[in-house]
Amino acid sequence: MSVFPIINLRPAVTEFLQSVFLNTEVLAAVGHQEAECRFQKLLSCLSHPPSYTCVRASTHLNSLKVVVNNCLCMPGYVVSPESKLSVPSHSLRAPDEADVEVCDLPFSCVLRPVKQLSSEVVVGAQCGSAVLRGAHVFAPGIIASPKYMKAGDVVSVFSDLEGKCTRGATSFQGKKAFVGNGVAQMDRSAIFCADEPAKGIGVRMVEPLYQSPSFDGVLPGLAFLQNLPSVVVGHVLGPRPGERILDMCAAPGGKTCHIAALMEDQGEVVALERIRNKIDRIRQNAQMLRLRSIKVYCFNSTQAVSSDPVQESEGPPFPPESFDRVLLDAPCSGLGQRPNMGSTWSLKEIRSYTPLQRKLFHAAVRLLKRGGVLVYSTCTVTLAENEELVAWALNTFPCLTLQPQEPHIGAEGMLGAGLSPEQLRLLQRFSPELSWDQTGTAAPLSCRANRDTIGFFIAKFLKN
Ligand SMILES: C[S@@+](CC[C@H](N)C(=O)[O-])C[C@H]1O[C@@H](n2cnc3c(N)ncnc32)[C@H](O)[C@@H]1O
Repeated sequence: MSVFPIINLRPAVTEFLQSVFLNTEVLAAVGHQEAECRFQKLLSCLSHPPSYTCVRASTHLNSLKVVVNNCLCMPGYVVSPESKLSVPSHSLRAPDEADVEVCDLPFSCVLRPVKQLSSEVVVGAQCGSAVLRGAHVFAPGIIASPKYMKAGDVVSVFSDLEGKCTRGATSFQGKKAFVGNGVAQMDRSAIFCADEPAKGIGVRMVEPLYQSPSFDGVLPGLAFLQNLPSVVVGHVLGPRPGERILDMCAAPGGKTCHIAALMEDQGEVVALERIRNKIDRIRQNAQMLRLRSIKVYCFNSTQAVSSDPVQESEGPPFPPESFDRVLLDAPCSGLGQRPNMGSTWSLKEIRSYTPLQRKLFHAAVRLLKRGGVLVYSTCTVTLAENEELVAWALNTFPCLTLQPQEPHIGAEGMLGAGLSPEQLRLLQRFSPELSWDQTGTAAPLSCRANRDTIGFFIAKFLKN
């Protein structure tokens, strides 16, 4: 059900995305009306959160049964019998095929009726999207509040969709979306008139419009909050115990930890991340999940290939052909992320990722051993960062061939990059717009949870 207006993007970005979704190959295949309909659905579904919350069971520490039972007993969350039933069908197999390795418990993100109040706090679109994912409002996200707001006041929170509200305003009549009610934790003066910028929770959400289960700090060591396509990436990479794996863009380390867990913590997972203050998060996650095979380095992965082909060192740069498998979960324009009520990014910023992705890809291919597997993934929906990158890679590196993916629960690749039907079938694109607004569908919950995801893309290559 649509509650919010479509995602608010700059006109040039909307036009660009429209040209992607209505490209000549798509038009020839499905016609103008269907292509336009899919594009409009994309814009709608991006501003809404997925209806299901996915957690990955930490089966290297506990049996799946223990994890599932603990999850189902989480206080405050009622998991319907239907969800319980969906666990086996929603599961993926371990490399040895003996047991279920990971399960996704589709905790629903429930839309509920919440009455709007006369006291309004306005927050930025990014902050509004975080509230829809279960966060409180942090003080820096507040743009406007009632003139006499005091700590303890009950207020309605609105997201400023176009970034037009003036900081410090006492009211706002522009385009805004209601995201729920909360209790102010500080006076207005502490937010806008203090010497130091305000920190901490500004509004504690008590009645969010979407109630989503919070797994932050809950069930550590048992369940790891990770969206479904990201869980699929680890399995598609298919790491085995004893291998040496490179995760080129690792923070916050969700996929790094999954890879190490799939390897039963035997072997080596090298995690590189360019931004220093994100490194601790990878280490914390590895520690929480008791994974010792992960080695974390702050490093620019475009420079991760050593110019000295024989020099062996523990950390980067590495000699060519150092790794059995490489994951390139690339920095991207992030246009598949949900919920996203609005973005002020320019078209130039959106387009700036492709050159970086190609540079990283060059390094990935060089660092991979012959016979090794390279998985490329993004959380965006553009052709340039997905199917066109694949077409470029196949032209640039004749040693690479596309491989089938297991599991393959998303759609195939999108038309428009000149790839053949066989090549498109080997790609995996999670396209929530294809099933958006199919309310009242009779499909089992596990199928709906598989489709109602963020927008995501996965390609798997073998280096011959
Ligand atoms: C999509 S996120 C990775 C998410 C991560 N794989 C996970 O599952 O938790 C991309 C990451 O790549 C990092 N990054 C961007 N450019 C990089 C580079 N040149 N070298 C290494 N890391 C880079 C970003 O800082 C960001 O943390």
